[in-house]
Amino acid sequence: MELDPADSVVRPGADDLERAAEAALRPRHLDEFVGQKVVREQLSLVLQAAIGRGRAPDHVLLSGPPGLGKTTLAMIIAAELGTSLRVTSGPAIQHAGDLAAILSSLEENEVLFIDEIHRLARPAEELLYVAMEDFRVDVVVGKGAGASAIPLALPPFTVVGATTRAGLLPAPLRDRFGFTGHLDFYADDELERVLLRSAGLLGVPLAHEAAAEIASRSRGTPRIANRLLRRVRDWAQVRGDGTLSLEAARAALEVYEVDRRGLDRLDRSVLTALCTRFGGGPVGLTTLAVAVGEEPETVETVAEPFLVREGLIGRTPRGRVATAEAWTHLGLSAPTAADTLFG
Ligand SMILES: Nc1ncnc2c1ncn2[C@@H]1O[C@H](COP(=O)(O)OP(=O)(O)OP(=O)(O)O)[C@@H](O)[C@H]1O
Ligand SMILES: [Mg+2]
Repeated sequence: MELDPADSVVRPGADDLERAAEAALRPRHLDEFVGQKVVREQLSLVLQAAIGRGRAPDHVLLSGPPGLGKTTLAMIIAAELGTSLRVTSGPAIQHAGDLAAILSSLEENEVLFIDEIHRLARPAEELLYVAMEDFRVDVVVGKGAGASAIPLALPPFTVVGATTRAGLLPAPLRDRFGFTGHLDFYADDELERVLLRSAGLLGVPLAHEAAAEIASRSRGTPRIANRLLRRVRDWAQVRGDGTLSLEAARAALEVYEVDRRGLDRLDRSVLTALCTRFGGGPVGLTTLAVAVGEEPETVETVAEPFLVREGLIGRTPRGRVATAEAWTHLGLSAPTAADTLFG
């Protein structure tokens, strides 16, 4: 069977269909938002202070890997402020004029959510600096030598920017955010709470042990947890009695080839090749990719980040190496000379 890495149930990204399914599970208020204690407390202060002053709060930047709740928090911010949310994204804005049109139609105290803000084109970015700082947009009328810029004052509003790559944001843009919240991977007990809450909303009975089992395979990511929950629900409905028991969770996740640490087939085949065909490495990325029949880019961007994060693979100047944990995870024993290989 062909391995389509993008199709795996444990990838952090989501397509439009999935985003639609997710909408129902989004927490609407800050106190329903599980985990991220630090960001939650900081944000809550920013929002309460702004509400107290009757003013739009500072611009907020949310950064962190996919599926950790950036969009959810943006919606929560608007809801907490009792204002509406306007949504756009870096890639959706082709020309500075597109952004000017959005900005000039904003109402007082509205929240403008710009997803993937690191992908804004330079001219739009420059327009945004001015809008964020001076609440003004320069509308260009006419063309060529006869063109002139007419300054248009904007009502106070709040930009909430989201990015998976905070490092790619130019400093002048970053500096215009009064508050930056960095979202981090969730602990298993937090994901358990996400799952129990979601199960409640979906109206399915989820056993605590099943929630714990799903959580431990969800890679610290609520999106993945919710997705696995839906797959377990399918299994329970079709092959079980509808209850999401520990057995149902295990059986369903076996069907989807998600192992007890959240590795999928591609992850395991990379790890297995590294250990069994290359004695644990070091081996170059290209060689490793050929061994699993994938493009080097797929191995590097799809499988490797999680394997490295989990401490199963190390990256060295001479190539990829399997850690002791990798051998243990695969149920293999490391070769006796392995210590020298790791050096
Ligand atoms: N703290 C949380 N509590 C409960 N559910 C959460 C939490 N964070 C995220 N979720 C759920 O996970 C799903 C994905 O969250 P969201 O869309 O906000 O992620 P994101 O960071 O915007 O991802 P992307 O970078 O792909 O846009 C949503 O269904 C949301 O309900
Ligand atoms: Mg998002």
